[in-house]
Amino acid sequence: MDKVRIQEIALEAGLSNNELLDKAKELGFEVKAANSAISMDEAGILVDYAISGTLPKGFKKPEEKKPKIKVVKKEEPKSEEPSAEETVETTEVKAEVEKEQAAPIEESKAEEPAAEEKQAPKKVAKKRKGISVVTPQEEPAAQIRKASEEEAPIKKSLSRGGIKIVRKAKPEPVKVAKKISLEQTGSEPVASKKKPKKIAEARETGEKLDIFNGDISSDISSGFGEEEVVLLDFSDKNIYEEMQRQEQKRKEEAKKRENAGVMGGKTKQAFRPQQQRSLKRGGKRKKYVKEVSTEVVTSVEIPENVRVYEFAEKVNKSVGDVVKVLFALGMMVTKNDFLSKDEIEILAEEFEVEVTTMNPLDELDYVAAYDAVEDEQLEERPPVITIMGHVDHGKTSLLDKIRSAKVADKEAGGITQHVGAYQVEKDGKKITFVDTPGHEAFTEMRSRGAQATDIVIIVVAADDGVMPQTKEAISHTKAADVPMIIAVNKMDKPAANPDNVKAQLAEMGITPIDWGGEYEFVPVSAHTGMGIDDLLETILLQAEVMELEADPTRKAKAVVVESSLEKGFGPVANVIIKNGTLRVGDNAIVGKTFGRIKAIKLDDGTNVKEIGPSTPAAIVGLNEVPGAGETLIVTDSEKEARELAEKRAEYEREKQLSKSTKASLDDLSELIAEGKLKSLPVVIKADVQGSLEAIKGSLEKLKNEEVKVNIIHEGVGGVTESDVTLANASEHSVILGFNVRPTGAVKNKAKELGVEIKSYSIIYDLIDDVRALLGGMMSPVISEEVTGQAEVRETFVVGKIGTIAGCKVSDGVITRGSKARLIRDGVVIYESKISSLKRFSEDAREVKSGYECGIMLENYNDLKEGDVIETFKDVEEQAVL
Ligand SMILES: Nc1nc2c(ncn2[C@@H]2O[C@H](COP(=O)(O)OP(=O)(O)OP(=O)(O)O)[C@@H](O)[C@H]2O)c(=O)[nH]1
Repeated sequence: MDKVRIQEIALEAGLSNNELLDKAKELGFEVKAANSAISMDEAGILVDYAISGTLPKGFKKPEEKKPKIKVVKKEEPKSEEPSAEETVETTEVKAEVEKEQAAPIEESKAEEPAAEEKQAPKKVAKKRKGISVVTPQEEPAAQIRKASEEEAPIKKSLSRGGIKIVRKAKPEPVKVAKKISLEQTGSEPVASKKKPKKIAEARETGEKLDIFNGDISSDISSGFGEEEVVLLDFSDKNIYEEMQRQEQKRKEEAKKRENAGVMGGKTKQAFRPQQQRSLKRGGKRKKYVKEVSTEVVTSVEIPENVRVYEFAEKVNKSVGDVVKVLFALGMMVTKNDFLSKDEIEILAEEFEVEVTTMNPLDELDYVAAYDAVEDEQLEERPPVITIMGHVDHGKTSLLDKIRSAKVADKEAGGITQHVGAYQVEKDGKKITFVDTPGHEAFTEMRSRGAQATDIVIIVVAADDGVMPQTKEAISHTKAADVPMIIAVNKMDKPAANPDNVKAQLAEMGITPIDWGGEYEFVPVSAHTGMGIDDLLETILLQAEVMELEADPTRKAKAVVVESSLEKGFGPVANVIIKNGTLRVGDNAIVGKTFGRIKAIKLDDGTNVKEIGPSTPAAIVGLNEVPGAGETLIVTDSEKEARELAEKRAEYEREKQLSKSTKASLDDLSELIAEGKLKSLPVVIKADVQGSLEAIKGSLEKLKNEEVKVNIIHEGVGGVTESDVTLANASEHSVILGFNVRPTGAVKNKAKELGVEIKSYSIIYDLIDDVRALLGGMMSPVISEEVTGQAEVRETFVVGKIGTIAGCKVSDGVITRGSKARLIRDGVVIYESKISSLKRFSEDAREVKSGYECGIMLENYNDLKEGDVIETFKDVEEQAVL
């Protein structure tokens, strides 16, 4: 994988295979045909030579072929001191070495060789198994190094101590940008998920990465000061194919232009014999060339979501030009892909065009259009209240008390699962209550609730005080910039301590009015009804201050707080009117759905013909179940609503499509990582939209770098046969049902296909189960356990065998074959394993603490008195999320 074929280099460098082959032969590289492979270093030198005719200083074209390099080891000339100062400059490790490095010893201890070399410079390195060493005199590449060294600036960098192994990044199937760290030898992660630094930087700066046109040869051969070198991984099939396509296209365009005499014929042809031939052959070809306007565009106005080809047209460039620029930065796009903001910025800079973006959604933003029209007949409207607070602090009970209806009793686990909205009257004035549940799984819903809300009631149980979700609720309220009233509940309880609640909240900056702050604290009891009137009065007072108004003469604008699919009714949306009046027969749009309002049902079950501002109601007539939190606007006609909804749906679909087809190279490498990453495909079915959103939100958060939930389908309603079929199509997937249960036929099908349907009535149970499932799928965490330590008392060098360390086991047990590290002065200098363990002259399987023994370390002989040999083993533990 460290090698690259001539044809691949030719493609990248934009040269012909033969041309490059000739150059490679001139340089004495071992190549026969276009598919011959050379090393990345050689590739760098070759491209440089082929393009600019330059060679790295000191490089001499060899007269005869030299043997293949295994390892190039170069020592600081004349620095004979056998001390740690001795410097070994560069080691080029080839495939065999890499293979060897796959062994635990070398892989886990990237820095080890350096330390080892410091201690036992030349001899040890030469003895290392599997690495053959070629001295500088025997090896041309080494000559390059030597000659380079003579160059003052390079010499400076070279003469720094330490060994620097140039190791190619380990082969990664699709990862394109290889990162070769010259400094941190071998410490490269096996499958680095990090974005290649240079590409990431280039993205940020908009700087184009010049892969081969730049002086890459010098980067590789002498750029020891460089942190890393980023190269294209030609081994990736997709990229290779993409490059081939682009190259093919480029060639065709070039040919067309040449045929039409657009390009400077002779020089070009003389320079590129291949093209000359194709020109001869191409005699019959059409002389037609697409007229390319030469007009230079300096400023354009484009939609925010523009496709590659649209952008190209706007800036008067070819699609290929646009693709190329992004490709060079590691972003792979096709002509139909949408460009991101960053990409547009990069392109604008590259093409020196001033780009102004406009949002096409502006045209589709029906809410903004509604808001742009001024209200003319403003009237006071009821406040919309959301109750939030910690679990079990009494939200539902309070709302029940206010409405004098019991809801909490009916719910599974006593937990409120849905978002409901109701209206009550106090002193002839109406107040609308949105009931939002109080657990973090509903955070999303809660924040949506806050958006539709004028005032938030934070319920705090007087006997329990401020709890985590109280704080969360406060944060959400603050973020939404909504005023809040604190209801100190459960005042009937003997343990009630309202002052404690006040103190705790005051600490958070929520100071009660009677303590000189600005927050109303109302002591209440949902059980006895104590303080409820006060609470309602406080709400009305606050509303008055806020001067909440709406224009009932306008067409309606409403917020969807919950939606569901109901038997006999179809999609039902629970809405609260924000402005205007909603009437039966109105046409409306809600996000991507639309419809004609067939019925309006109030919270007490009555059907009405129309409802005004702040009124909650269930509406029937939409074509699909709208999303919770979306805004409904009444349109002039059904056609208008339909067209708008369809356009919005199409827009979103395209964006989604673009998202799924478009992948930058970085994304690709991440995708690979995610390919390794095990994911749990799930189908989620829930009774109402609100719960679905909450489950989705929570499941999406349940991931780490390794495991994630992949929602393959989601929907409101029961589990269907088609859900089962879908789940069956994805390996290891499950169907998660919330408040839905499979019916007979579905159950049978699931049984037949072996698809698991898990039903829940409490969201937390569902989430906990998934968390457990994911935990089981995660690779075990491998940690280390030290098994023993032995001190080296003396050493014996035994002929060809090597050095035996006479040790005393100071701790634990030393076992033959176990992993071991050599510690000198507290520093780990080598990692290997116990290759031989003897008690007196006998082989021993293990030696316990307090006993003496002879130890040999595999591939390591520079053992010294006072060293400590530590043995260890890897322990696997099941990871938890
Ligand atoms: N003594 C007393 N108990 C109360 C009061 N308010 C609520 N409770 C009890 O506290 C428990 C939780 O009340 P809920 O109304 O379900 O609390 P919640 O905040 O809606 O709970 P979730 O919906 O689970 O978030 C129930 O057992 C109630 O009976 C009160 O004022 N006094």
